[in-house]
Amino acid sequence: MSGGGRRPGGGARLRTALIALPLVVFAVVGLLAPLLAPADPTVNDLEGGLLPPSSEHLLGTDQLGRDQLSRLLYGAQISLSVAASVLAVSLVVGVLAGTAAGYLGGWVDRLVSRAIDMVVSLPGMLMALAVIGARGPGVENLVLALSLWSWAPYARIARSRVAGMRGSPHLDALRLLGAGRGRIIGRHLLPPALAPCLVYASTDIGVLVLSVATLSFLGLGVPPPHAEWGQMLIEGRPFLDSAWWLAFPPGIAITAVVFASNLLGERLAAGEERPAVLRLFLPGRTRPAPGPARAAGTAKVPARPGPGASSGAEEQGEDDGTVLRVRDLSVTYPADARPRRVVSGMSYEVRRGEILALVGETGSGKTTAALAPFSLLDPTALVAGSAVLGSGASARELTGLSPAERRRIYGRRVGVVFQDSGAVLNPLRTVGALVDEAVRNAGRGGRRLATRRASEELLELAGLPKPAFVARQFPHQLSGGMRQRAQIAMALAGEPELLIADEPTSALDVTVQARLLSLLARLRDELSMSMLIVSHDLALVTRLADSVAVVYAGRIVEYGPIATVTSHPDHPYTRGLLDAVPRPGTPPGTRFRTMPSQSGQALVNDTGGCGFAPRCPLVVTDCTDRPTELRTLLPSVGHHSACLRQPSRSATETKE
Ligand SMILES: Nc1ncnc2c1ncn2[C@@H]1O[C@H](COP(=O)(O)OP(=O)(O)OP(=O)(O)O)[C@@H](O)[C@H]1O
Repeated sequence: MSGGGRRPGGGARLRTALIALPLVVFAVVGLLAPLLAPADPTVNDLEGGLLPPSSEHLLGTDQLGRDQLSRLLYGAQISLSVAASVLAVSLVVGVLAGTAAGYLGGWVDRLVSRAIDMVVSLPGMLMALAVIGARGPGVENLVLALSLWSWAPYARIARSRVAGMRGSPHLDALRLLGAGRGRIIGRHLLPPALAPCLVYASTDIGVLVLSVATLSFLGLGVPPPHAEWGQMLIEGRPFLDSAWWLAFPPGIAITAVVFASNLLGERLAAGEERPAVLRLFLPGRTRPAPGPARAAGTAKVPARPGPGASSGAEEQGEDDGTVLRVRDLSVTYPADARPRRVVSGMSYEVRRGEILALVGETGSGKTTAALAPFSLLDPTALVAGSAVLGSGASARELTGLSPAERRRIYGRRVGVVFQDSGAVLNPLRTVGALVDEAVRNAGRGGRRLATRRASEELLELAGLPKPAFVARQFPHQLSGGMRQRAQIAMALAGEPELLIADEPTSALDVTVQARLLSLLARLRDELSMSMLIVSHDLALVTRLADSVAVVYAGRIVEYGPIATVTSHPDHPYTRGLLDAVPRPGTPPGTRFRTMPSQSGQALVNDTGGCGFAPRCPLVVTDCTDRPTELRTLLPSVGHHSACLRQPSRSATETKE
């Protein structure tokens, strides 16, 4: 496990506390003003007017004989409570509007952004003057006038924070865990949006105290006889030479609060105390009773008819053991010149208890092919084809489902594990809170303790030692391997039939990789779970997968049982992948070969020829002229290849 996160040391905390001291002191004395003030700040005593500071009146009296210390204390109450009310309104309105705009996009975003632009382009004080001019002075109108312009910066900060997170893997993972919009916004977007807003608020409080004082100074704020610092300043101005104790104390109070707020804001913005601020917005609570753990079972992978082939059971709507059946999947991204087709006519299927690996070089389209059926691509992607989850009575076509229908399926029937666990796990929540949420999304949540017990069982199932301890850790406090296990625990919460793992081990070192592969194999065996693994490493998936689909430039070029494909590779691209990496049994001194030219990022070759032809050592004219389709090499095991040359023909039972 990696070391804990950086926490501010005692010295840094002390400096922050000292900086915030004037704010805290005035907030406390303002709250306690009725107890601390020696006199009523509004009661006149004309005989005792303009008395200098003495033991009876520590800050003297004003021209109406009112005790200045009492007025200063009540003034703190009024100034800070007006500023706090404006802050509260601005934070709530700004953060909600900004978060909704950032997450929902489209017309909501345009509307909120125009409103923000309009408000920030107008001078705030003029707007406040206009509102108070129309409605008259008073505390409520002051709060309204100041809130009308001070919400906009919060909305802008929240919007940009949330818009930056909208496409992040941890939101994709949550959607696949069945989390609804409300939960995603409330639990995962509001806290990170709120944190920078709070930092901004620490500076803003000084601005607001100054604005309240300015408006009162102009006679437009808190009306007399209330004691307010700006009001005290204007009343003391004519006596600056003769009675300094009238204007100086409120002036010093305003200056101290404004300085403290600015310095505190700078300090928080520099990140000195950020974790402490964020910790205010951590974990969550409750709901319905937990379900039983899935019964363990032993997986058996049935023989496959092959990609694109239709089983009789499928046609008759019977359960033929297929967990995911994808047919003729194509994905196109719009582009300026012409649309980019990145996946073309792919068909694959995953049987109960089977692990199918989609393997290919970077950019070949394997992730797109795995995530497209689950609507996890960029919203601009145009997806065609069919993807059916389950078979028989439980079969559901995934394309065209509404978000609500998708949530019902994804939280429970499909789990997902992404490569970058650092990006997937919300850094603001403990591992336990994240798994709790997955348990609740899966409909297995109960009272808080019961949910946490279910989460700890899942963490243990995912091979994490001391699950209760791990549950209290934040993602950054775990090693990469432990984070992947935590992701797996979350994915298992819904006892899914199918686990999708996108490069689950690529960011890990080899020993951790090996342990995770054993974990996945154990889960497949114990839970009869099917898996769709995306990887660029054919040698690695050989240790885990039952079947493999080799993907090149958006098409499957070879498909079949992993043992057959790796022992008798047919397609020159598969051979190239195997020749490029060491495999068990490779004799010492063997030279590994690399494939010439660029990786398989080429777009789908729409002319119908083989996309690998420009790099292929066996290329003939037909390869670029004739359409390449998967042909069956070994029907008994379902070995298919798209190579026209079929170099392994002599070694296999060939059938076209
Ligand atoms: N939002 C997008 N807009 C346009 N093209 C995209 C988009 N997302 C992916 N692509 C393109 O689709 C192709 C396939 O990408 P994909 O991520 O599926 O590849 P991959 O084989 O999984 O690679 P990697 O292992 O690097 O993730 C790539 O050429 C990529 O540039």
